[in-house]
Amino acid sequence: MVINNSHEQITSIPKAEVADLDFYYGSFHALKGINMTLPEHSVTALIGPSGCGKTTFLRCFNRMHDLYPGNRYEGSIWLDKDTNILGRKVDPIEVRMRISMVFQRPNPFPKSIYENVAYGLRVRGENNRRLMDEKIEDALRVSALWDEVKDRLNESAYNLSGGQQQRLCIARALVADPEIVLFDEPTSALDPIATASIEELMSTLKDRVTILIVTHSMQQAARISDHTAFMYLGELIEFGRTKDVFNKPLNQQTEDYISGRIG
Ligand SMILES: Nc1ncnc2c1ncn2[C@@H]1O[C@H](COP(=O)(O)OP(=O)(O)OP(=O)(O)O)[C@@H](O)[C@H]1O
Repeated sequence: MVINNSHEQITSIPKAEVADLDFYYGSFHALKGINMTLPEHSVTALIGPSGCGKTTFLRCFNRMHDLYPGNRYEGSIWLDKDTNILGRKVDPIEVRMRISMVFQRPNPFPKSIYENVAYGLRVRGENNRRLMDEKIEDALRVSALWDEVKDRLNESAYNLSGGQQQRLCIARALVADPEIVLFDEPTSALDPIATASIEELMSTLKDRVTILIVTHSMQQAARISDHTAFMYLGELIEFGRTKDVFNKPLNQQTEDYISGRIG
């Protein structure tokens, strides 16, 4: 297929560059020849119909697929132009320290609010209490949760509402200063008010990190993202500034998806 995905040049510095990426689940070819840059300090949304490969693509960025046998990557994802995070010599655990992830459903551990966030530091061998307190407060503030939990840090995380739990998971993902945070439909299990507060967070978070988010909601992509990538049947069909992709799509398939004709 000839793919015309060359919208006006994106001028931001690339945080990551995906080059000729293919991915296979056993013999199933799930991602096909993907080339894309992830602009630094911005929100990039991955959209496309169910099964097109959005989650598969997202999971390549923190080597989640390594956890299952039979999965295979080809091609590269360059971080800061110097490390191919798919390189055989690169330790996936190191990659996950630089690139963290927030999942569809809030998944706090059966621990206190404090210990949930502390986890991200403890796995890195940190146990200086003063430093941990500072970092945990900072992560909870950035995640817009501090005021709601500062007097109950030792309570179980399960006492929090769904939206608060998701903000706690965001704090856990942020506490160790990752460079990129991956979000896999982070609001799909939340009500509209909790969704709005997570969406609001995105615009402040991008000052600290680069964000890649899978969303089923085109409205959400339009509201929160700076750049949008449209995928279809394992291919990247179109990528550009969100306003360009939504207002003047270059491809018929993108236009059909955005206008609700496919999906
Ligand atoms: N573990 C797996 N083994 C084999 N095939 C898989 C596996 N996970 C996903 N797939 C297939 O890979 C393709 C892409 O799936 P993926 O979950 O990435 O799509 P998606 O765009 O995120 O879909 P959705 O929007 O429904 O979540 C689909 O055809 C899916 O059936």
